Amino acid sequence: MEFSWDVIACLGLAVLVHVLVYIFVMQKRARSIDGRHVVVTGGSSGIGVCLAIECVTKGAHVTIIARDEKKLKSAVDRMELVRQRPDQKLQYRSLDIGGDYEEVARVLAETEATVGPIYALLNCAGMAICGVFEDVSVRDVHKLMNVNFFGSYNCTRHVLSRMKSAREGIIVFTSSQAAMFGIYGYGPYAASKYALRAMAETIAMESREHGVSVTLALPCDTNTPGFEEEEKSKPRETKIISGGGGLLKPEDMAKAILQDALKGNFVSIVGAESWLITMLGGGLLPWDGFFTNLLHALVIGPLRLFAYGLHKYFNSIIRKCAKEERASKNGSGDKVEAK
Ligand SMILES: NC(=O)C1=CN([C@@H]2O[C@H](COP(=O)(O)OP(=O)(O)OC[C@H]3O[C@@H](n4cnc5c(N)ncnc54)[C@H](OP(=O)(O)O)[C@@H]3O)[C@@H](O)[C@H]2O)C=CC1
Ligand SMILES: CCCCCCCCCCCCCCCC(=O)[C@@H](N)CO
Repeated sequence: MEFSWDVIACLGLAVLVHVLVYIFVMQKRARSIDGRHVVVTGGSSGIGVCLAIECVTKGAHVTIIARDEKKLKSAVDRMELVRQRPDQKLQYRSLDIGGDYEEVARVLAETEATVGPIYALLNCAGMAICGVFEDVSVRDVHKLMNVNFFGSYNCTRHVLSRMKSAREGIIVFTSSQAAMFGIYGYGPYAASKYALRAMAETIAMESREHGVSVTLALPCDTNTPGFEEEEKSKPRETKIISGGGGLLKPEDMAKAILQDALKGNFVSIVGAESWLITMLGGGLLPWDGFFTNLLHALVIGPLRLFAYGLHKYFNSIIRKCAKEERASKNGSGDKVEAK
């Protein structure tokens, strides 16, 4: 058979036209939250407060939930600055979402009585405690699971059945890039974020038929008060590996999360590094868009080879840190060369 550049050019052109049509015409329409009740857990700080502010600018009635009243009050003050209408209800509730389910349900029901049924639940409250497996206390592991997993579970448990019977609703789970592959120093934290990913995938499959969409946010390191706090106890290995994913601004991550949630996209990520890690780690994620999936199919083979190199690189970081640790214990303090 003769090799024909014409055929290749035609095929190339056809693919290009399809991609352009997809980008400009077939984009999903974002739903409106104007006048709807949106609840943002963890809405007093970091990504959560940015999410709350975004929702206010879109005309929603916004309830933020966290524990510390002082932080909640100042977050509502920031939300007031972007208020769109005098009748928009902006309020906070102080609540430990990882505590007793009955209490969480009671507070959410009470906000619904005053503001209206919850149209969107943005689960953003969470925390990180880092350290190699045996260095994280049993108590801290329970704390991580309570806030990160049970917190989102409790709130979702309260809203989901009503959303399903209303045949509308939006639920966001804030997981992490650390739920895409195991990373040194993130053990129990990652377990809590993998749990969220598992729950989000399941609920998405169960709820689509009932008009409820689920979005799984997978941020990499994001510059927030929570991030500053976790940096204090983070092993050096974790800092270096995690740092390879870049550092996002909370405003950018929040904008992306809300946009994906309103469009009903399952995955919400920002940045090329996160895209790469999610491609590799999320083989069976219900990723939206035929062309995203086609692209995934085309690049996954070569990427797997890249991942092999990536793990070699991660291991070299860990080896180097261990060597330096040993050297400083030996009292020399100097960096040792490999023998
Ligand atoms: N920043 C990052 O690098 C990344 C963050 N994430 C995730 O994104 C989410 C937001 O993170 P970030 O903005 O950095 O976090 P911040 O620490 O800045 O904010 C966390 C928020 O959650 C609230 N919160 C914590 N525990 C509870 C609780 N038990 N009940 C109710 N509210 C609670 C906090 O308020 P209060 O303490 O007063 O209760 C605060 O409002 C988290 O789930 C985090 O795990 C994921 C990947 C990377
Ligand atoms: C050329 C491409 C190179 C790609 C390198 C990829 C490096 C791995 C990125 C892993 C990022 C994990 C972030 C977890 C953040 C998180 O959850 C914590 N901040 C806790 O809050």
